[in-house]
Amino acid sequence: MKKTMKMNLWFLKKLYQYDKKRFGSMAALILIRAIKTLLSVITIKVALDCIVTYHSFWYLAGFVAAERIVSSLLALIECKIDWLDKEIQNNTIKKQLGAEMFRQAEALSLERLDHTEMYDQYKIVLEEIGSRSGSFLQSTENLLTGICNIAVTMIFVLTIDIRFILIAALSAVIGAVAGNKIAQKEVQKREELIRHERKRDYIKRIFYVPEYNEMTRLTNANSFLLQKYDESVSDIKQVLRSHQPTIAHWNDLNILQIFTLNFGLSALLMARDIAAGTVSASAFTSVMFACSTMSGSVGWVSNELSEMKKHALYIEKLQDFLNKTQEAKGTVSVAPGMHEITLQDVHFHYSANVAREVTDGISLHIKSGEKIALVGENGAGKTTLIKLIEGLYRQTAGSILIDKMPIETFDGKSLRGSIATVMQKPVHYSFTIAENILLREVQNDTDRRRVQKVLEESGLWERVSHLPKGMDSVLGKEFDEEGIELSGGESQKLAIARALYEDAGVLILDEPANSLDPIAEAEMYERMFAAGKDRTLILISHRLYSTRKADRICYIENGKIAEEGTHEELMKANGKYAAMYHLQAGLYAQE
Ligand SMILES: Nc1ncnc2c1ncn2[C@@H]1O[C@H](COP(=O)(O)OP(=O)(O)OP(=O)(O)O)[C@@H](O)[C@H]1O
Repeated sequence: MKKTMKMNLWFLKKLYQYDKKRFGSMAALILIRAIKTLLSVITIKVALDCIVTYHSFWYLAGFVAAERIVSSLLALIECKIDWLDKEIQNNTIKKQLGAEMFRQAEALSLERLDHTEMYDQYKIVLEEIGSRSGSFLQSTENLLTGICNIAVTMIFVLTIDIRFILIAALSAVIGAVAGNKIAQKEVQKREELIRHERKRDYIKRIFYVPEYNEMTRLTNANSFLLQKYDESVSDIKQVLRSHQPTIAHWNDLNILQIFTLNFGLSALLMARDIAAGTVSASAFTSVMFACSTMSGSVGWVSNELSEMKKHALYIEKLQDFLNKTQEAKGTVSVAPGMHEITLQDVHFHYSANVAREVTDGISLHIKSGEKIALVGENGAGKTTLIKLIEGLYRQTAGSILIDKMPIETFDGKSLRGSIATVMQKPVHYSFTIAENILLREVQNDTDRRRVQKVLEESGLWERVSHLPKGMDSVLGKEFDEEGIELSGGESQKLAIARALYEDAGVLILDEPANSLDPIAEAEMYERMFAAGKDRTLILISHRLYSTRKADRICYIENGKIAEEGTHEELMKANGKYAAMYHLQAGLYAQE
């Protein structure tokens, strides 16, 4: 209970900082509803008193008219706050909370997000808490409204008979116990469901994401996927079956006790008093009405208490997520221009596989403006080395220096801004081509000229300039009927254009020719070496013919640099590089 309170108060404080006005609205709504409840109970009593004691018609009419005017005014204000202000304020809060969560997610290392448990937490936090801020505030509002209604009706009943207060209090305690049990079960259920739901949603996604869509048809994977979908749905049903009956039983018990205790017992006591002539008909009716209002409020409060407990468990996850220690952040900005990169005995293993050193003591000095190629077999650790240089992962031992300064001292944003990367599998957004390059909206003609320039350099301008909407064409058909689909090679060229636009001092190309035909590949390397003229260039490629031009080539094997030198030196050494080169040359010759 203490923990629930602590979590809920922590969240309330956080939301209060996001938008104080929402709390003003809440207070106004609670007050209006309490006044309305009090008015309705008093009106019944006054009306019945008038009938019984034969007060004048005008007295009653005046009272009812005044009550109706006040109630109508209150209802109008309530409506405006409830249906307009609240929605807007909830959205402000949601936006701010979402922004804080995204900032935190961004600040956490990729390494931490690589774990399934962390993914589950991340999903709960992003999906649930985002929408939960609204429902949490609603629960708080309902809870406080319920408590105020109970207080108001209690004060009214107290003026007539104290016994009903005791009955209501007993009912509230039982309601709180039931609510607590329901909340515990609900949260347990949710936690067990999350993994199965994630799997089900993943399979659903496979059915509609275009890249998968084509592959599943081609490989006839539909029945296999449907089987997996059925499995996850069965798992979900299994979890529901194991928790739902207990939840339903506690719920039934709660409803039953509210009606028998709070309403039934009070009615019995009142009936006895009427028979004994110790209570008036008007007191009976108004107390019964007050008790019924109180019953409703007790039910409401116990429901909301259980909701608050559920909220608290999610809030705990959010707090845990937001409190996760962020990577120690550097503050130094990387200077503009080309950079030298030094790796000193760099070791690294992914935490998912501690036993395997993916980078096993690599030392390498890349001079400012040098063009270097990393080659080697699949899984040798080339991409991982790049990720370390980009600061996406932290080396487990050794050091990485950029311009002689440890990588950790640099501000992450500035570091990534000075290294432009074309990834092995480029990812684009369903926005326009220009926006995909600028990563913001086009603002003026200078933007357009710069976009055109990098599209020309990457070799995609020819295609883009012939599109009806040119660089304003949207990628994909998800949001635009006329959206365009890029081929694999075109998609890679777009990624290259984006990297060139960044104008960073270091350009990293991780197999940029993956989807290009041989002619396009040769052209692309020409362009890249030209574009990289004023940049430090790191190139990963399996096609050794293309990387011959590099100033230096490192042959990586099992996380170590096995051979290093120019193409000519390595060929002369006649080692593994030379063997691989001859093998590829032979294959090309055969073709
Ligand atoms: N996020 C990750 N978590 C755990 N292991 C990983 C992760 N990413 C890569 N690995 C493993 O690290 C090893 C090196 O992968 P890396 O992608 O660096 O190789 P590579 O030399 O670039 O291979 P390729 O030429 O096939 O692209 C592989 O065995 C891979 O399975």
